[in-house]
Amino acid sequence: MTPITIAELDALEILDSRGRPTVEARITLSDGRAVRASVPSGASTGRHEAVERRDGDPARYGGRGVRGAVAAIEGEIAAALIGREPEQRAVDAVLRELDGTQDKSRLGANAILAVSLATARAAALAAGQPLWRHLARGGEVTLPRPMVNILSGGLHAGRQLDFQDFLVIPVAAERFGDALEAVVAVHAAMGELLAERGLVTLKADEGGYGPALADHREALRLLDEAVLRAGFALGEEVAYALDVAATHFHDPASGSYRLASEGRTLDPAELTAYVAELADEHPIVSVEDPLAEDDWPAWAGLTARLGSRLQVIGDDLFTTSLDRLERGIAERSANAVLVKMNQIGTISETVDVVSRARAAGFTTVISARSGETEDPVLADLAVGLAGGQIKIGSVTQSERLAKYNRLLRIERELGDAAQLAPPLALSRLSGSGDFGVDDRVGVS
Ligand SMILES: C=C(OP(=O)(O)O)C(=O)O
Ligand SMILES: [Mg+2]
Repeated sequence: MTPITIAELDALEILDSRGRPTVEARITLSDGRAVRASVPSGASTGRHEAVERRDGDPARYGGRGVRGAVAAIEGEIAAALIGREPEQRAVDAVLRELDGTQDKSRLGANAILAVSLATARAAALAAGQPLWRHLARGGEVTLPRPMVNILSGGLHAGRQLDFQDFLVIPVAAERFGDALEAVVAVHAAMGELLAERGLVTLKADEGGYGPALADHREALRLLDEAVLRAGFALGEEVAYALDVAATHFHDPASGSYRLASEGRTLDPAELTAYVAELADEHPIVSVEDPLAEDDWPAWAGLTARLGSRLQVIGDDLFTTSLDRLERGIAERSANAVLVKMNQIGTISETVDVVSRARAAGFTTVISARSGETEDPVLADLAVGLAGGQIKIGSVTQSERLAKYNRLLRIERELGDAAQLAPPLALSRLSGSGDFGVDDRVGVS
């Protein structure tokens, strides 16, 4: 049988959920069938992320155009890939070598990831499988437990609060659909509460509410009220996660953290103590980026103190980079990793990070970006890699719903075999080496 190969590769400048340009790639296979994939873009980006290629021409989209990335796909990248089979590891290796930089800045991480994702879809299509099944490579699949933004601050909500996300985790739900229903109820209850109090009900970038509140404690008190109003037991049925996104209020010169919304400045130990107090007062089970991206010693201190009771997630800290994750494992800086494909730029490297995290006993949270497209690929990735948790944003915007609704469809497709990943077993966190490596790391 003649192998199915990549016959054409083209790309388009499309818009993301913030109305900013992003990259869509299309692969046409030798049998005439075609697939598309598009890439998201962050706002609270980490310094160590792979670099998006933006045109910098102020006359177009304020310098944010991606025509250069599109041209790279249709030129150099197409020349290197046409005629090849859509084999993930091989294609990703070609992309990395062709780019030749550490941070993928020459061709652009946006160009590279769009092609890497389209390759995964092309391979799944050629194999006659849904993408999630193709990514699983015969391994276990689970529906991810959602971690969903209800209140937003930081760079996603005009810095009304310093902390970026106040999220809920439906811990009692046994089906993905039930988990989502619980989240929708809490989101609606929060909307009612804010309206009753005359607070702004406008939504932030990821669909969480972005009201002006006195401080972080007020946000958590509101969350308690919304959860109770929606009819759930605090902690037993709905627990919380915070994305502190501390890099974005950290002053590298003094090493301190400026909580503008509370009018005070904390050192790393004080910020750690503050997070611990909040977790004593509310059912918080997970905290992301509680410290800044290069504050390594403080991370190790926080994880030693809180890692047995909280999932401590590195987002800006790890930037989905195997090298940074290795350091975090060695120094026990965290016990979980946020996985964002565009922080590293290819599916293969993303899969390697998930695999390494699992082998080290770290949990994983598969995450969208604050600027998203309607591409549901994240849902397939989370199911296919059995990622355990997913963080997409809230439940009222189509770029987020594309993923949630895809997960609902996958749950139905799996029927009785559908399994929602269990809630965090905090006693298993911060252990090491007890999850083993599975063979899905060889995604092809
Ligand atoms: C999703 C996030 O935000 P962004 O995409 O803006 O980096 C995050 O910080 O986890
Ligand atoms: Mg984050």
